[in-house]
Amino acid sequence: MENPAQIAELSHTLIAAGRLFHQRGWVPATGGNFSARLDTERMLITASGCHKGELLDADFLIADLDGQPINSARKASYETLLHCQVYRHDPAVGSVLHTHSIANTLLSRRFERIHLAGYELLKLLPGISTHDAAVDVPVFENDQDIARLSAAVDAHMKKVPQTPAYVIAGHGLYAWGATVAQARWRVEALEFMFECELQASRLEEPK
Ligand SMILES: CSCCC(=O)C(=O)COP(=O)(O)O
Ligand SMILES: [Zn+2]
Repeated sequence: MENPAQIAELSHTLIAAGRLFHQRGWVPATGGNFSARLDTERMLITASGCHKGELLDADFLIADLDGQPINSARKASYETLLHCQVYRHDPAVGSVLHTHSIANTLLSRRFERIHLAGYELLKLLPGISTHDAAVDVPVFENDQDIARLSAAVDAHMKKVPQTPAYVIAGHGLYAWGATVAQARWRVEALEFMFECELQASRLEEPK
């Protein structure tokens, strides 16, 4: 059963996240996609091809967790199955956000995993309560076959259930949280730490 107040609130928080991410340069052009869980079987997700800094209420549709739109003529995000995978993996996830930043794009072209250690902002990630911690954010090879890519992500997350986020090489970050706000904070924390890693690697380059 649809709850118009719930849908309006979730779409407004996702619209605000999109504006912020676009101001930061993390969702250029039509890159990125956002979703929020509605219940155990459905999510609200951005339609494919929208500018994520200029989202309107009409740019969202409801889809089931197989990625099938419900009562909508609009096409859901091309990457909908990646959102479905996270919601199916963890019933506590309430929102999934995907960004295309310079830092996540460049780091993921260079490394098979992005090692983050000693950052205060690690405390935004699940299960971490001190800066004296380390996390490897896995990097998956990009694939235009999203069903195959989501199966690869799922196989990894079954082996490493505490995976806090992941990056697709040369493409972008997927992060999530219990609420849209928590997913947004995690994107902000991860993008900050990625930017630090990128700038540090430039400092280390021989002149
Ligand atoms: C033009 S960006 C390429 C597609 C992509 O990576 C993305 O995040 C946006 O796809 P969507 O279908 O969700 O608009
Ligand atoms: Zn993308």
